[in-house]
Amino acid sequence: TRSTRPQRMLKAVQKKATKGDPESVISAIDYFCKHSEWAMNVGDEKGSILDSVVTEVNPSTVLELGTYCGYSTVRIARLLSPGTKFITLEFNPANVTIARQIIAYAGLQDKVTVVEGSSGDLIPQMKERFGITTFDFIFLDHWKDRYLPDIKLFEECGLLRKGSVLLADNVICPGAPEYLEYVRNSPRYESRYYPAHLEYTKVEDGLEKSVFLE
Ligand SMILES: O=C(NCCNC(=O)c1cc(-c2ccc(F)cc2)cc(O)c1O)c1cc(O)ncn1
Ligand SMILES: [Mg+2]
Repeated sequence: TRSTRPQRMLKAVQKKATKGDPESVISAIDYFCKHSEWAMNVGDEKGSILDSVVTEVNPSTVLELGTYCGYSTVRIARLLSPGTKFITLEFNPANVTIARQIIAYAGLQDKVTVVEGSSGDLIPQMKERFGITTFDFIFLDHWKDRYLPDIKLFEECGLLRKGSVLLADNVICPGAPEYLEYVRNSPRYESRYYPAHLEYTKVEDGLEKSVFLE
């Protein structure tokens, strides 16, 4: 049967990238998406903004929602200090399999734990299952209609501390209007919009960075 796009992406990484070299894995995926098949990775333009926020925060605990094929997982993991706890959640088991192979090809398998399941089920388990008290940095890139319920879940589960940074992809395209309204109007967050474009296109999109205040 016909291969899937994530499988073809993995093949492109194995063909073009250098094992153990995260930069070459990132470049191979961007090349694949620009010249072969579009895919919903955060991409190079928004990826550079992600890099700068991760570097600025220099987090000790990181959570990513929506691993997909592991592109942003590799972008984040390559910047983390040794000993950082990094967890990424993915709903789709086929994507988990591909992401683990792409992350391992980059040599970053010891820096991140890929967990299969839905964010709504897994977020309340973070403390007991992974020994997390609070997250310093959270990257939201999963189902856009889960952004708002999940940020409320973070608050309810006591997973945010003063200064926790949340960075949300796709707040314009496909869009997360209820999430934007919430973080921009809540007195508990300081929010800033980073304009960019939908990965590998000229369509308007951007990232919203929100800092938890108490
Ligand atoms: O995480 C799950 N899906 C990917 C979420 N991400 C996206 O949907 C996404 C979509 C787009 C996008 C933009 C324009 C367009 F025309 C088509 C797609 C871009 C992005 O940058 C994304 O991040 C998921 C799956 C599932 O079955 N159950 C639970 N979660
Ligand atoms: Mg995205």
